[in-house]
Amino acid sequence: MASLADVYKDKERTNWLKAWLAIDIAKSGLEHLADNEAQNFHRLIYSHVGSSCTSCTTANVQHKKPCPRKICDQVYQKIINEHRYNSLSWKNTSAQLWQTNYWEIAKCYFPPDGYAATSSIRDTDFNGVISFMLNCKRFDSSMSFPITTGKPTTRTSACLLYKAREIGKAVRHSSVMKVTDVELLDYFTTLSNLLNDSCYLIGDSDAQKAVKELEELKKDTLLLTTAEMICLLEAVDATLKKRLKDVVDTSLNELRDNTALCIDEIKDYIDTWNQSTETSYKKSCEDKLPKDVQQLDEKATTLFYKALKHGKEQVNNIRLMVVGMFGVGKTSLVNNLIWEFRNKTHTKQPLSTEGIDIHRCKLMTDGDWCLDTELIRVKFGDRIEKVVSKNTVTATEDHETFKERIALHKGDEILQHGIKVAKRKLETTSLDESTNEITTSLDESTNEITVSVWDFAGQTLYYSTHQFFLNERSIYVVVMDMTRSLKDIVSKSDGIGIWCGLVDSCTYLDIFKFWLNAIHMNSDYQSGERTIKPNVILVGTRKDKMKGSAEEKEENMNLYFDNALCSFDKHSPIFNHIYKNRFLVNNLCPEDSAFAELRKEIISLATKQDYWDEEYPVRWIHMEQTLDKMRDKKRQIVKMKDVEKEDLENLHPLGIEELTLFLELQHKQGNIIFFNSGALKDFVVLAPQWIIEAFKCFIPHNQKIEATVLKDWEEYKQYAILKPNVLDEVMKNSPPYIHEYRSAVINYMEYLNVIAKPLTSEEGITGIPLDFHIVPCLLSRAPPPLHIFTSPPDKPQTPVLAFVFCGKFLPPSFFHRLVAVCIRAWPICQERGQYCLFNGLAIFTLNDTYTLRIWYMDYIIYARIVCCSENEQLDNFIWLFQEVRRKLKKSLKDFFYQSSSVFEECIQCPDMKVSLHNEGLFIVKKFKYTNAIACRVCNPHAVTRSNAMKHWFKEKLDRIETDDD
Ligand SMILES: Nc1nc2c(ncn2[C@@H]2O[C@H](COP(=O)(O)OP(=O)(O)OP(=O)(O)O)[C@@H](O)[C@H]2O)c(=O)[nH]1
Repeated sequence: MASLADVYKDKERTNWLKAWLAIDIAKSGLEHLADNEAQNFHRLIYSHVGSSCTSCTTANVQHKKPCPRKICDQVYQKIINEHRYNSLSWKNTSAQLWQTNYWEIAKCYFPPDGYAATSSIRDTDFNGVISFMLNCKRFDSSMSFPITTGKPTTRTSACLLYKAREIGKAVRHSSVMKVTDVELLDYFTTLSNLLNDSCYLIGDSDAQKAVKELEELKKDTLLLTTAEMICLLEAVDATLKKRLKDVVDTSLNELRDNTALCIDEIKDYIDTWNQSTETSYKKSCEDKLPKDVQQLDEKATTLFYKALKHGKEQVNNIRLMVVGMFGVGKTSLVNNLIWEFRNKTHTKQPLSTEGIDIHRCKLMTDGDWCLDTELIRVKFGDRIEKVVSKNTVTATEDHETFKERIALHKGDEILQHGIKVAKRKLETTSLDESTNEITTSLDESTNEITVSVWDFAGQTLYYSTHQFFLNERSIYVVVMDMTRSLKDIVSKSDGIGIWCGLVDSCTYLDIFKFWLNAIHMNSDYQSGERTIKPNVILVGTRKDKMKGSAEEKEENMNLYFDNALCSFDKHSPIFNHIYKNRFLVNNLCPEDSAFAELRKEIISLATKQDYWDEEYPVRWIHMEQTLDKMRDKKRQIVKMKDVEKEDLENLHPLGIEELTLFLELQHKQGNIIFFNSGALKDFVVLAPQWIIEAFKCFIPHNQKIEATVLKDWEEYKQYAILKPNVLDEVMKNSPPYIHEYRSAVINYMEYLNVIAKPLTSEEGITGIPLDFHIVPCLLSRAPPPLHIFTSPPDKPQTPVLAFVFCGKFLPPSFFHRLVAVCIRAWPICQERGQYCLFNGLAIFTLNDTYTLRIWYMDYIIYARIVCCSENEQLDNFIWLFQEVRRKLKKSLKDFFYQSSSVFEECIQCPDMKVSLHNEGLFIVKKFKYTNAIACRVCNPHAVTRSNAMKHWFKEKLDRIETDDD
């Protein structure tokens, strides 16, 4: 709210501003009467002339050109008949609009010109309105005094309408822009008297509201909203601008500057106010602002806050990830946790899990979990009911519109249920007998906690896709079979080669470490900014097969896990993830109390996580429900267009921007897969299994292959070359929900770097994508003696660049994905007509003489650039080395959804003749503080900063040396 007194310092100027406002107020008081009369007059005219004509122009009518339908001349005559002085304002009106807009007829009574563009009373100024009333005789019966524009004489006083028009003129055309106190008082009196006229206006609510406002303005108690103030000042400013065009007047100039300044100040004030309320609102939400949202850009967070303002709610969904080796008993454990599966009221596939099975569960009051599908009605009904009861939905809407929109959703059972419950609650203070049924069902789910149980397939074949779904918003149950020794080798039949890369034997301990490392790596705790809260529960199965008493079994289970954990480094951050309580179960005994205890611990652990109680916009409930409904119809992937259509069906559509944000957050939280880029933004993957299914199609198993394709199929199995006819075969053998989305499948696989099209390398056409793909995770050919590739003798070559992964953990899929990135970036090197792509090593052609070699072992990815021409000077291509390094580093970073780095960049001793795995590696960062570091592997010598960095890190080296100077 703002006061007029704040605008100008000069009292008479303030009076002038007040007079200006008084005129506006008076106009608003006359609007109802004038507008009504204009409508009545129009109706009357057309009730006499009958039909209509929109073809005659004002000029035609004015020059008495006969109307072809004999309409307009009659209307014209009627207008003239009602004019007090017969001097109509033809310039302002358009005869063609007379029939459709009554205000066009009213405009005939306005001043001679200046009103052609106005089309209603709202955009007509005081002078226009008052002239209409003065000139049109139809107002005679609305006023208690004779209407005359005559000046007052000794015998007659001036008519109030005339006096009011004179005030308007005096104020708007004042050359000094000042009004004395006496004049102002007189203005108030005249305008109030007019608005209080006993004939009609005294009983008109608009007129009386204006009288009240004039009184407040007079007493200086009228407060304007900032919007009103701006409106007033802008009108003043526009008038001043117009006036300044005609006369150069310094005092006017000054006044205009002052007005403009004042407008700016008010706008600034509004901005600051808005910002401060926004900031304080943001502050009030910040505590509960989901971390995923905090990481978004300014625009997205603002959108999120806006959505929150329409109502928010705490979302407490536990993602429970059950992981472990094939056949350890994960599915059996999940079955024992969920009521329906335990009690066999729901058929569950007894087969080995393929990909991931996800079960959405609801927490019952007794602590048990039951499938959410049966309670979905209650779940959403309850949540919407809460919102409707709190009135947050209706707050921003007019009640009638809200009702209409609800009616549109008659078929929405869940919404109608929620509204019905809400209505009853609103209508009755205490719930009577008839609501028992509802309250009972609501009671069952009073707790808002939901659990999504993810049962991961244990077969290593799937491991390279599982990583997409691991995130820190999960509680993990890592399951180990207590009858298998940690040292036992995992059987090859599990497709172990695919994940092991260069490692040819894999133990149960390796699998255990793989999962814990993967959990840690995908938890964004690497940067060490936040403390890790335990989120992993260790569970041992086959208790019944263990020897000894119950205590001994328990003791052995603890020993087993202690041994497994001891294989990590002493200071490994992995330990912080592990929950102190472990569980030993016999899955064949569903009534074992261990399952209830495990459920309890899972909930308790989840409630301690940072993401617990985070708040989300309530209007996202419906969208969440929409996705669930689509899932329930067994739809695994949907077109974005369909999601948008469904959104529009919702009571509170999110709109495309908010919908995209909603989907991006759902993706971050692992509930769906949605990439807001390229062709992929046209799809939403509702069931993560779909991606795994799509991936699985590319893994050769016992498919039946057409004889015509057999040769290429063999080439695919041996060299991972996926020709179009093999791709057709892969698609043909896939289920309908995969091959019907063929192009989406290919797009996703390319985006996730599972497949990549190689580039041409022939002279003149280098760098054009070929028409087939390579599937790096299928590369099984062992490289011939590794050192020949990594350290070719007598060739100019860069030192070896190494990306050493933290926690000594690198899933092989990372290397495969990096190979895919390189395949897209540079042509693959060929030797005797064969691609130089092996299991764990790949060579690319950078230009005529340089090749890039990348390979990996354990947790280190290596890269080296080699020149085939012996006399070449490496120095000429330093820029190329920088470019390659940046590309490799960026790609590896992009494989994680987290901000912090999970690897360290190192340089291997440049003097090392043959590159040795994990030997002579120097962390590049260390050269920032020292000029040389001793190499303890080669003959004792020092590796200088310059030698270590001049190839791969030239830019960094230059910066450090400049700083040193
Ligand atoms: N004796 C005994 N058998 C068990 C136990 N847990 C699981 N099994 C059996 O082990 C076999 C495999 O169990 P699943 O639950 O399918 O194993 P999984 O880990 O889900 O297997 P994948 O889904 O293929 O990774 C089944 O025949 C189970 O009955 C247990 O605690 N004791």
